[in-house]
Amino acid sequence: MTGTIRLRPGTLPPALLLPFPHPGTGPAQSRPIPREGLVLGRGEAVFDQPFGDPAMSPRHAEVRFQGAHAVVHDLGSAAGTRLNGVPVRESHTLAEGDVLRLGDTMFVYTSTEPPPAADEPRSATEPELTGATASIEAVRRSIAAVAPHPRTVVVTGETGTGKEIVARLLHRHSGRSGPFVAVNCGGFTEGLLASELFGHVRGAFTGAVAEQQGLFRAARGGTLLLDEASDIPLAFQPTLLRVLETWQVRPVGSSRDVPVDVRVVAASNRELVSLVQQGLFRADLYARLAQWNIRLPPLRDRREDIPALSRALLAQLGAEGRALTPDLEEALLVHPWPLNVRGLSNVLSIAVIATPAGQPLALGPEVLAALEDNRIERSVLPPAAPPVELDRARLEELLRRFGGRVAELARHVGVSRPKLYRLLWSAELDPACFRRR
Ligand SMILES: Nc1ncnc2c1ncn2[C@@H]1O[C@H](COP(=O)(O)OP(=O)(O)OP(=O)(O)O)[C@@H](O)[C@H]1O
Repeated sequence: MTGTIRLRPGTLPPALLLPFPHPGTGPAQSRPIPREGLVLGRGEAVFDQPFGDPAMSPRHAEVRFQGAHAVVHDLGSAAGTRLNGVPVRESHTLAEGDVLRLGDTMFVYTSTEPPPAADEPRSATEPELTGATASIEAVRRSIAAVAPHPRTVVVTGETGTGKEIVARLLHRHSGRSGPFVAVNCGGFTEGLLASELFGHVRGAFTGAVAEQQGLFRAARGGTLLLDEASDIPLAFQPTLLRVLETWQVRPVGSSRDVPVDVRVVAASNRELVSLVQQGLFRADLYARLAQWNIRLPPLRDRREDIPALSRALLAQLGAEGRALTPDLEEALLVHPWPLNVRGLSNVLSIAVIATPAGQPLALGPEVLAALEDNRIERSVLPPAAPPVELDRARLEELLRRFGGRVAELARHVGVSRPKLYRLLWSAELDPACFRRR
């Protein structure tokens, strides 16, 4: 079953418990956690539907507040209560994004607003941004706001967070009739990138046996995605800046400029603004590219989207509606996902291959190995977010500006929501006091 439980607004940071939805269950529900606590168990009427989990004890565990913190307490259940994959002895404080397992039912403890009641209609042919957390909703709103405007957009986020999907959605909602063209800027020398983007005339260099129009012209009337924009060679950046200012390209070996009408989106795993600070990316090009910024949150900061993403990815893998064992659900929910949604997709595809047809997808040795592989990669990934200076005065100013909306503020400053909550608590600032009525 699905459901969310929220705190009464205005008292403490809002909190949700989100059970892992199973195929065929209804939309998510929400209700406040009362101050006096909430008992979760097979015999408790927490949502419209009962939990329907025989592994849950009638009164399994309780969540209640001690000061500013929610605390989970096992009520002597038969199967035990687990927090982030580890059994809870007596009681334990809950933190943002924590995963609780009561019997075979999973919950995510989070502070985002409840997801909308129903999923948006999906396109059969185009990739969609699956997810209902406030951070993904804000990304959708951001796409809808900027898509029709001829603005250059920078999309940042760790690898596999969906930057290319965002670029495709920007194109789809732009009303532009030309094509969507993507180029990975990594690994090109200055000269090769010029020829790739602007084209070349016949004989421009050894091997240029025929004229090439280049990707700017290929994307005419449409959208050009400059992927891995952080890898654009520094020496080439002034040339690209000139093109973005004049909307004219000069093919390599030609003396004539050709006008182009293209919407440019730049995507990067690394925060371009921090590269500018380190002198690794030109400030003038960054300013020209970042007429609008979209930041994608890492998957581990929106664990409550993992169930919906798993269902969407399974459908893409031809395993629509396939059930998961509780052990696999728990493993997917607690994993740190350094490769984000791409990593989740890989692990699910291994589970589909490794599990015999007709059985729920299980946490077998192949899946465990795939999860382990995913964990190791994290250490070799480039850092994503720049360090930020957030003292009390700055936090207060930002809370006022964002009307107490923590998810939006976190995105703006480029820190995770849990980290922002910790900063707010240590600065003794309550976002609820800044919400506009
Ligand atoms: N929110 C999402 N909903 C559904 N699928 C997603 C989502 N985010 C990512 N994916 C899937 O994960 C994979 C990686 O996504 P995408 O290529 O857009 O990531 P990226 O951020 O551009 O990665 P990279 O930086 O490595 O190029 C794709 O198969 C994509 O369909």
